Amino acid sequence: MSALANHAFAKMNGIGNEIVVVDMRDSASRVTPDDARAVASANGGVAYDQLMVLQKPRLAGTEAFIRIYNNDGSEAGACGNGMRCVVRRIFEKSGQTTATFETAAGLLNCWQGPAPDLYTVDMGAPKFGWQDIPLAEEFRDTRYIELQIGPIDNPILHSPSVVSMGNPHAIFWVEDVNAYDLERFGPLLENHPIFPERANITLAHIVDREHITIRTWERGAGLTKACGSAACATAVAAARLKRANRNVEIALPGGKLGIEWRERDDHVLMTGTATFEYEGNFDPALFAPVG
Ligand SMILES: N[C@@H](CCC[C@H](N)C(=O)O)C(=O)O
Repeated sequence: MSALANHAFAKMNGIGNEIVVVDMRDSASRVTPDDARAVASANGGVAYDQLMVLQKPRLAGTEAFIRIYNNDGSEAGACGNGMRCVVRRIFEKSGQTTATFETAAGLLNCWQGPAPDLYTVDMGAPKFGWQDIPLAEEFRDTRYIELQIGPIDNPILHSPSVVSMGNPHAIFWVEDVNAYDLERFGPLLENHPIFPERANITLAHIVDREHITIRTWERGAGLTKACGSAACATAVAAARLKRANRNVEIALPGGKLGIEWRERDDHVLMTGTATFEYEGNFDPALFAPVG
């Protein structure tokens, strides 16, 4: 039986990004991809984009090691919106206002502020090298790469910027983010052979040097109302192209995020709200073997 059977969870969202938080710091068990898919089951499960599982800290000075699961059971190195939900949950229980967490992508410093309902996550430094993203072949300049879909002489989407924010992102620059069938093109691009670990696919429109609008098809989760790491990746990619400032507001279908690409240490700070919806315990029937 899964370690998640009867376990407590909190259903939250980060500006519409559907998040489930599970605190397993008292257990040595590991959530399997099957467990993660079972939680998302349409039959009595909890619909989510990411499942944030807190495990015992591995490093002194950190609150937890966090495993991040997409609803297809795959694991991700980063989830900005999920981190704000974890931070709110932990801070409300402990009274803390700052904390450091570890994920597969490294250490994340988090704090409450600059207003009481806002949480900021230091998402670390972006990576631009083709092997870091990763891409399947060498591109010396990842501000734009050769990739397109649609007719060769009249592509529908082309020349994305690519960035790793602890997870792979491709950003296609467009005039209207709602003018494309992202549910159709998202899966094709997510699974394109140029991305050996798949990729999160974002459509981005630069409104002015301080405002960008995006929509994202998430690797392993599909169309979401918000993707925090995509907002960070977009802000950084726009600044790299000298088309935006290092401090921008990103509008997503579910709400807004403030993103600052800090000059002094190259780190990306993401600020936004986190919303608690309800809590419960997982129904053990979700994890019962089939047949
Ligand atoms: N929703 C997230 C990103 C989740 C991970 C992503 N689907 C991946 O597999 O890389 C966010 O807010 O950053």
